[in-house]
Amino acid sequence: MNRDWIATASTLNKALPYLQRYSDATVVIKLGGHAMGSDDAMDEFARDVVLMRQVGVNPVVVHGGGPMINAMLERLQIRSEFVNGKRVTDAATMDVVEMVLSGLVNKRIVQAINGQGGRAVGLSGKDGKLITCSQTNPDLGFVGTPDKINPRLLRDLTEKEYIPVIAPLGAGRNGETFNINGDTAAGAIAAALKADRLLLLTDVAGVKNADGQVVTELSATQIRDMTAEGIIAGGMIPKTETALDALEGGVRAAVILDGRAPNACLLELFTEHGAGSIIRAD
Ligand SMILES: Nc1ncnc2c1ncn2[C@@H]1O[C@H](COP(=O)(O)OP(=O)(O)O)[C@@H](O)[C@H]1O
Ligand SMILES: CC(=O)N[C@@H](CCC(=O)OP(=O)(O)O)C(=O)O
Repeated sequence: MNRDWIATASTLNKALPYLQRYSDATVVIKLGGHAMGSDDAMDEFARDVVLMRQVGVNPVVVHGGGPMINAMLERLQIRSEFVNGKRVTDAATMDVVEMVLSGLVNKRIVQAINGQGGRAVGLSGKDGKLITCSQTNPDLGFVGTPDKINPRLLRDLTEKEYIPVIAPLGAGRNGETFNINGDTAAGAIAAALKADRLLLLTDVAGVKNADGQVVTELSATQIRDMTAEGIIAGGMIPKTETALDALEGGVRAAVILDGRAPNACLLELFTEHGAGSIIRAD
Protein backbone atom coordinates (compact mmCIF):
# COMPACT_ATOMS: atom_id res chain seq x y z
CA MET A 1 0.00 0.00 0.00
CA ASN A 2 1.19 3.51 -0.78
CA ARG A 3 3.10 5.00 2.18
CA ASP A 4 1.58 8.48 1.67
CA TRP A 5 -1.87 6.99 1.77
CA ILE A 6 -1.11 5.20 5.05
CA ALA A 7 0.23 8.42 6.55
CA THR A 8 -2.88 10.34 5.47
CA ALA A 9 -5.22 7.66 6.82
CA SER A 10 -3.34 7.62 10.11
CA THR A 11 -3.51 11.44 10.40
CA LEU A 12 -7.24 11.40 9.70
CA ASN A 13 -7.76 8.63 12.21
CA LYS A 14 -5.98 10.65 14.88
CA ALA A 15 -8.00 13.75 14.01
CA LEU A 16 -11.37 11.96 14.33
CA PRO A 17 -11.84 12.37 18.12
CA TYR A 18 -11.03 16.08 17.77
CA LEU A 19 -13.43 16.48 14.87
CA GLN A 20 -16.12 14.92 17.07
CA ARG A 21 -15.16 17.05 20.09
CA TYR A 22 -15.57 20.29 18.14
CA SER A 23 -18.72 19.34 16.29
CA ASP A 24 -21.12 22.27 16.91
CA ALA A 25 -18.48 24.05 19.04
CA THR A 26 -18.20 27.83 18.82
CA VAL A 27 -14.67 29.02 18.04
CA VAL A 28 -13.92 32.75 18.07
CA ILE A 29 -10.86 33.57 15.99
CA LYS A 30 -9.14 36.95 16.33
CA LEU A 31 -7.08 37.76 13.26
CA GLY A 32 -4.65 40.56 14.11
CA GLY A 33 -3.36 43.01 11.53
CA HIS A 34 0.18 41.62 11.87
CA ALA A 35 -1.09 38.09 11.27
CA MET A 36 -2.77 39.13 7.97
CA GLY A 37 -0.15 38.44 5.35
CA SER A 38 -0.18 38.27 1.58
CA ASP A 39 -3.27 37.39 -0.43
CA ASP A 40 -2.07 33.76 -0.46
CA ALA A 41 -1.80 33.71 3.35
CA MET A 42 -5.27 35.26 3.60
CA ASP A 43 -6.64 32.59 1.24
CA GLU A 44 -5.06 29.90 3.39
CA PHE A 45 -6.63 31.35 6.54
CA ALA A 46 -9.97 31.52 4.72
CA ARG A 47 -9.64 27.89 3.61
CA ASP A 48 -9.08 26.80 7.21
CA VAL A 49 -12.12 28.74 8.42
CA VAL A 50 -14.30 27.23 5.69
CA LEU A 51 -13.03 23.74 6.51
CA MET A 52 -13.93 24.30 10.17
CA ARG A 53 -17.44 25.25 9.09
CA GLN A 54 -17.67 22.17 6.87
CA VAL A 55 -16.85 19.82 9.76
CA GLY A 56 -19.55 21.38 11.94
CA VAL A 57 -17.64 24.03 13.92
CA ASN A 58 -19.24 27.48 14.26
CA PRO A 59 -16.37 29.89 13.52
CA VAL A 60 -16.78 33.58 14.37
CA VAL A 61 -13.99 35.84 13.08
CA VAL A 62 -13.09 39.12 14.84
CA HIS A 63 -10.33 41.09 13.15
CA GLY A 64 -7.88 43.88 13.86
CA GLY A 65 -6.07 45.99 11.31
CA GLY A 66 -3.78 48.32 13.24
CA PRO A 67 -1.05 48.39 10.53
CA MET A 68 -3.67 49.11 7.82
CA ILE A 69 -5.07 52.01 9.90
CA ASN A 70 -1.52 53.33 10.36
CA ALA A 71 -0.91 53.24 6.60
CA MET A 72 -4.11 55.18 5.84
CA LEU A 73 -3.47 57.75 8.58
CA GLU A 74 -0.01 58.27 7.11
CA ARG A 75 -1.44 58.81 3.62
CA LEU A 76 -3.82 61.39 5.09
CA GLN A 77 -1.00 62.90 7.17
CA ILE A 78 -2.84 62.37 10.45
CA ARG A 79 -0.51 61.68 13.37
CA SER A 80 -1.38 58.85 15.72
CA GLU A 81 -0.06 57.58 19.04
CA PHE A 82 -0.65 54.61 21.32
CA VAL A 83 -0.98 54.64 25.10
CA ASN A 84 -0.78 51.19 26.77
CA GLY A 85 -1.46 49.44 23.48
CA LYS A 86 -4.53 51.57 22.64
CA ARG A 87 -4.69 54.15 19.88
CA VAL A 88 -5.54 57.66 21.07
CA THR A 89 -8.59 58.28 18.86
CA ASP A 90 -9.89 61.79 18.09
CA ALA A 91 -12.86 62.39 15.77
CA ALA A 92 -10.76 62.53 12.57
CA THR A 93 -8.89 59.34 13.53
CA MET A 94 -12.18 57.61 14.36
CA ASP A 95 -13.44 58.28 10.83
CA VAL A 96 -10.34 56.66 9.36
CA VAL A 97 -10.48 53.70 11.79
CA GLU A 98 -14.10 53.01 10.82
CA MET A 99 -13.45 53.34 7.08
CA VAL A 100 -10.42 51.05 7.18
CA LEU A 101 -11.75 48.39 9.57
CA SER A 102 -15.40 48.19 8.44
CA GLY A 103 -14.47 48.81 4.81
CA LEU A 104 -11.14 47.62 3.48
CA VAL A 105 -10.11 45.06 6.08
CA ASN A 106 -13.54 43.57 6.82
CA LYS A 107 -14.43 43.14 3.15
CA ARG A 108 -11.03 41.65 2.29
CA ILE A 109 -11.62 38.88 4.83
CA VAL A 110 -15.27 38.37 3.79
CA GLN A 111 -14.25 38.08 0.15
CA ALA A 112 -11.43 35.66 0.95
CA ILE A 113 -13.78 33.35 2.89
CA ASN A 114 -16.45 33.52 0.20
CA GLY A 115 -13.77 32.84 -2.43
CA GLN A 116 -13.01 29.55 -0.66
CA GLY A 117 -16.65 28.46 -0.75
CA GLY A 118 -17.78 29.83 2.63
CA ARG A 119 -20.68 32.17 3.38
CA ALA A 120 -19.18 35.10 5.27
CA VAL A 121 -21.15 38.11 6.48
CA GLY A 122 -19.25 41.27 7.44
CA LEU A 123 -20.42 43.25 10.45
CA SER A 124 -19.11 45.79 12.87
CA GLY A 125 -20.05 45.98 16.54
CA LYS A 126 -22.72 48.50 15.49
CA ASP A 127 -24.72 45.97 13.47
CA GLY A 128 -27.60 44.30 15.31
CA LYS A 129 -26.49 46.23 18.43
CA LEU A 130 -23.71 43.66 18.75
CA ILE A 131 -21.38 45.81 20.91
CA THR A 132 -22.40 48.73 23.11
CA CYS A 133 -19.48 50.62 24.63
CA SER A 134 -18.60 53.21 27.17
CA GLN A 135 -15.56 55.42 26.94
CA THR A 136 -12.44 53.67 28.26
CA ASN A 137 -10.69 56.81 29.46
CA PRO A 138 -11.25 60.44 28.40
CA ASP A 139 -7.50 60.76 27.66
CA LEU A 140 -7.87 58.18 24.87
CA GLY A 141 -10.78 59.94 23.14
CA PHE A 142 -13.14 57.60 21.26
CA VAL A 143 -11.67 54.35 22.58
CA GLY A 144 -14.41 52.11 23.92
CA THR A 145 -14.75 49.31 26.43
CA PRO A 146 -17.54 46.87 25.55
CA ASP A 147 -20.11 46.77 28.33
CA LYS A 148 -22.98 45.05 26.55
CA ILE A 149 -22.79 42.34 23.92
CA ASN A 150 -25.87 41.18 22.09
CA PRO A 151 -24.91 37.82 20.57
CA ARG A 152 -28.36 37.05 19.12
CA LEU A 153 -27.49 38.07 15.58
CA LEU A 154 -24.33 35.92 15.74
CA ARG A 155 -26.33 32.91 16.91
CA ASP A 156 -28.88 33.43 14.12
CA LEU A 157 -26.10 33.65 11.55
CA THR A 158 -24.09 30.64 12.75
CA GLU A 159 -27.25 28.53 12.97
CA LYS A 160 -27.78 29.20 9.27
CA GLU A 161 -24.12 28.32 8.60
CA TYR A 162 -23.00 31.87 7.86
CA ILE A 163 -19.55 32.90 9.11
CA PRO A 164 -19.69 36.27 10.90
CA VAL A 165 -16.66 38.53 10.33
CA ILE A 166 -16.61 41.37 12.85
CA ALA A 167 -14.79 44.72 12.84
CA PRO A 168 -14.00 45.92 16.39
CA LEU A 169 -16.14 49.05 16.55
CA GLY A 170 -18.91 49.76 19.01
CA ALA A 171 -21.78 52.15 19.48
CA GLY A 172 -21.99 54.52 22.43
CA ARG A 173 -25.27 55.26 24.19
CA ASN A 174 -25.30 58.81 22.85
CA GLY A 175 -24.72 57.94 19.22
CA GLU A 176 -20.91 57.93 19.38
CA THR A 177 -18.72 55.51 17.46
CA PHE A 178 -16.00 53.84 19.52
CA ASN A 179 -12.73 52.20 18.49
CA ILE A 180 -12.13 48.95 20.38
CA ASN A 181 -8.85 47.04 20.58
CA GLY A 182 -9.37 43.92 18.44
CA ASP A 183 -8.28 41.52 21.18
CA THR A 184 -10.67 43.15 23.66
CA ALA A 185 -13.60 42.89 21.23
CA ALA A 186 -12.83 39.24 20.46
CA GLY A 187 -12.62 38.37 24.16
CA ALA A 188 -15.93 40.07 24.95
CA ILE A 189 -17.68 38.33 22.05
CA ALA A 190 -16.18 34.94 22.99
CA ALA A 191 -17.41 35.39 26.58
CA ALA A 192 -20.92 36.40 25.47
CA LEU A 193 -21.09 33.30 23.25
CA LYS A 194 -19.53 31.12 25.99
CA ALA A 195 -17.21 29.94 23.23
CA ASP A 196 -15.37 26.63 23.44
CA ARG A 197 -12.18 28.27 22.16
CA LEU A 198 -10.82 31.77 21.67
CA LEU A 199 -7.93 31.69 19.18
CA LEU A 200 -5.81 34.85 19.24
CA LEU A 201 -3.75 34.81 16.02
CA THR A 202 -0.64 36.95 16.13
CA ASP A 203 2.90 37.13 14.70
CA VAL A 204 4.74 34.96 17.26
CA ALA A 205 4.49 31.21 17.84
CA GLY A 206 3.03 31.72 21.33
CA VAL A 207 3.86 33.17 24.74
CA LYS A 208 7.60 32.89 25.29
CA ASN A 209 9.47 32.35 28.56
CA ALA A 210 12.65 34.19 29.67
CA ASP A 211 14.71 31.87 27.41
CA GLY A 212 12.60 32.75 24.39
CA GLN A 213 10.91 29.36 24.26
CA VAL A 214 7.17 29.01 23.67
CA VAL A 215 5.30 27.79 26.75
CA THR A 216 2.65 25.42 25.42
CA GLU A 217 0.36 25.46 28.50
CA LEU A 218 -0.10 28.37 30.86
CA SER A 219 -2.20 28.99 33.94
CA ALA A 220 -3.58 32.36 35.05
CA THR A 221 -1.06 32.42 37.90
CA GLN A 222 1.87 31.81 35.54
CA ILE A 223 0.69 34.66 33.31
CA ARG A 224 0.45 37.04 36.25
CA ASP A 225 3.96 36.08 37.41
CA MET A 226 5.48 36.38 33.92
CA THR A 227 3.86 39.80 33.48
CA ALA A 228 5.14 41.02 36.87
CA GLU A 229 8.65 39.83 35.88
CA GLY A 230 8.45 41.72 32.57
CA ILE A 231 8.69 38.51 30.49
CA ILE A 232 5.24 39.17 29.05
CA ALA A 233 5.46 42.72 27.70
CA GLY A 234 4.18 45.13 25.01
CA GLY A 235 1.37 43.88 22.79
CA MET A 236 1.38 40.52 24.58
CA ILE A 237 -0.03 42.15 27.74
CA PRO A 238 -3.48 43.03 26.33
CA LYS A 239 -3.56 39.63 24.63
CA THR A 240 -2.97 37.61 27.81
CA GLU A 241 -5.30 39.92 29.77
CA THR A 242 -7.99 39.32 27.16
CA ALA A 243 -7.43 35.57 27.47
CA LEU A 244 -7.84 35.68 31.26
CA ASP A 245 -10.96 37.90 31.06
CA ALA A 246 -12.47 35.55 28.50
CA LEU A 247 -11.85 32.52 30.73
CA GLU A 248 -13.48 34.34 33.63
CA GLY A 249 -16.39 35.15 31.33
CA GLY A 250 -17.00 31.45 30.61
CA VAL A 251 -14.79 30.64 27.61
CA ARG A 252 -13.35 27.12 27.99
CA ALA A 253 -9.81 27.87 26.79
CA ALA A 254 -7.89 30.61 25.02
CA VAL A 255 -4.92 30.01 22.72
CA ILE A 256 -2.29 32.47 21.50
CA LEU A 257 -0.72 31.25 18.26
CA ASP A 258 1.04 32.31 15.07
CA GLY A 259 -1.57 33.20 12.47
CA ARG A 260 1.05 33.15 9.71
CA ALA A 261 1.96 29.49 10.28
CA PRO A 262 0.32 27.13 7.75
CA ASN A 263 -2.97 25.64 8.99
CA ALA A 264 -2.47 27.20 12.46
CA CYS A 265 -6.15 27.00 13.46
CA LEU A 266 -6.64 23.46 12.17
CA LEU A 267 -3.52 22.18 13.94
CA GLU A 268 -4.68 23.79 17.16
CA LEU A 269 -8.16 22.30 17.06
CA PHE A 270 -7.66 18.95 15.43
CA THR A 271 -4.28 17.60 16.60
CA GLU A 272 -3.14 16.17 19.91
CA HIS A 273 -0.24 18.61 20.37
CA GLY A 274 -2.22 21.68 19.28
CA ALA A 275 -0.38 24.91 18.42
CA GLY A 276 0.85 27.94 20.35
CA SER A 277 0.15 28.57 24.05
CA ILE A 278 -3.08 27.36 25.58
CA ILE A 279 -4.37 29.16 28.67
CA ARG A 280 -6.82 27.47 30.97
CA ALA A 281 -8.37 28.71 34.20
CA ASP A 282 -6.39 27.73 37.34
N1 LIG B 1 6.56 36.83 26.46
C1 LIG B 1 6.28 37.14 25.19
N2 LIG B 1 6.07 36.16 24.29
C2 LIG B 1 5.78 36.42 22.99
N3 LIG B 1 5.67 37.69 22.49
C3 LIG B 1 5.85 38.73 23.32
C4 LIG B 1 6.15 38.51 24.71
N4 LIG B 1 6.28 39.71 25.31
C5 LIG B 1 6.07 40.64 24.35
N5 LIG B 1 5.80 40.08 23.15
C6 LIG B 1 5.53 40.82 21.90
O1 LIG B 1 4.13 40.84 21.66
C7 LIG B 1 3.93 40.90 20.24
C8 LIG B 1 2.48 40.52 19.89
O2 LIG B 1 1.64 41.61 20.16
P1 LIG B 1 1.11 42.59 18.97
O3 LIG B 1 2.27 43.04 18.13
O4 LIG B 1 0.27 43.64 19.61
O5 LIG B 1 0.25 41.56 18.13
P2 LIG B 1 -0.99 41.74 17.13
O6 LIG B 1 -0.70 42.89 16.22
O7 LIG B 1 -1.03 40.42 16.44
O8 LIG B 1 -2.24 41.96 17.96
C9 LIG B 1 5.00 39.97 19.72
O9 LIG B 1 5.32 40.21 18.37
C10 LIG B 1 6.18 40.23 20.66
O10 LIG B 1 7.02 41.22 20.11
C1 LIG C 1 -8.28 51.10 20.53
C2 LIG C 1 -7.35 50.52 19.51
O1 LIG C 1 -6.15 50.57 19.67
N1 LIG C 1 -7.91 49.96 18.45
C3 LIG C 1 -7.16 49.34 17.39
C4 LIG C 1 -8.14 48.56 16.52
C5 LIG C 1 -7.46 47.64 15.54
C6 LIG C 1 -6.66 46.53 16.19
O2 LIG C 1 -6.82 46.15 17.34
O3 LIG C 1 -5.76 45.95 15.33
P1 LIG C 1 -4.66 44.83 15.61
O4 LIG C 1 -5.36 43.66 16.18
O5 LIG C 1 -4.12 44.58 14.24
O6 LIG C 1 -3.63 45.40 16.56
C7 LIG C 1 -6.43 50.41 16.54
O7 LIG C 1 -6.91 51.52 16.40
O8 LIG C 1 -5.35 50.06 16.01
